[in-house]
Amino acid sequence: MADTTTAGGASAPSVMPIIEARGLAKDFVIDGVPVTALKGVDLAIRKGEFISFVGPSGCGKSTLLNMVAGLLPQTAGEAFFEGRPILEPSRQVGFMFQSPVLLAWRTVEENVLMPAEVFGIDKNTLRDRARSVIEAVGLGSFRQAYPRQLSGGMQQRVSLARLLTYEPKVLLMDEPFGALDEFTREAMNLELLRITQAAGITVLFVTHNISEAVFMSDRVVVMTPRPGKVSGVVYVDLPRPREIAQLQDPRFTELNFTVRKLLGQGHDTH
Ligand SMILES: Nc1ncnc2c1ncn2[C@@H]1O[C@H](COP(=O)(O)OP(=O)(O)OP(=O)(O)O)[C@@H](O)[C@H]1O
Repeated sequence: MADTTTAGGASAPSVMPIIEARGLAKDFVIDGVPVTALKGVDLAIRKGEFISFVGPSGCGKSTLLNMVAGLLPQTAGEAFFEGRPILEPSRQVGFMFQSPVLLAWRTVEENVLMPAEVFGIDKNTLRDRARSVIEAVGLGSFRQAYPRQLSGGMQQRVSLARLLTYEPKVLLMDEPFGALDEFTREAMNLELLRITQAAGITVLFVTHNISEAVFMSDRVVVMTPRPGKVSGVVYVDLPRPREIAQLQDPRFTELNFTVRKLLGQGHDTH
């Protein structure tokens, strides 16, 4: 079997990484007791890469994403976007949560245009782009619908359209389709790949699902139980564009097993 794993940090690419973490760490204080959520994470992610993070519950995946989003200050180390320290949220780094977070009293189009108000952009300059993105995520005929008239999967499409309208370079996705049924989730994943690969968007994707991580990614970062560290990185050498038929590829099964083994090793050591 080809060597697909590296221990420790995700190795540095030759060009400047779009996202980089150096010794990133986070301690919380819970009931007066310090808890180390994340410890010494090193990462270097290239533009256009699709990276998944898998690890046991509580290993700090969301914490890591929140720090990269500029939503949470780190305790030690540093995170960089295009070589500059990340100090606050930026329009270029979009964050997608597990639940859609839509305003019930606004239409799909108005929800998609809502961040314009926050960014101080004239909505009318974005309306055409918003409409074409809404079309691209398959909601062309629901532009004037309200969230309550949409299914969970459709609401997540609205969230995705809302992010894509502002042309982010990086998407941070924390189990974005975790609440959806398997069939819808698979369709959403394929659509996400199609859209982000075509636009060259870099994706950092948190999931609990090993085969989803392998199917989507260029690299799967496996984390140890808390305090979360990188226990290994699996390189996914399946050709792109990814297709459902690849789920039957023996190489796909092999890579799933490699990730599973790394996860198991993490458990053994703690
Ligand atoms: N705001 C917070 N205040 C205090 N502790 C926190 C906070 N956010 C996270 N933690 C703690 O940090 C650790 C990591 O949490 P985090 O949500 O990042 O893990 P996770 O890997 O995303 O978990 P899951 O897979 O269950 O979503 C946990 O022990 C959690 O209790």
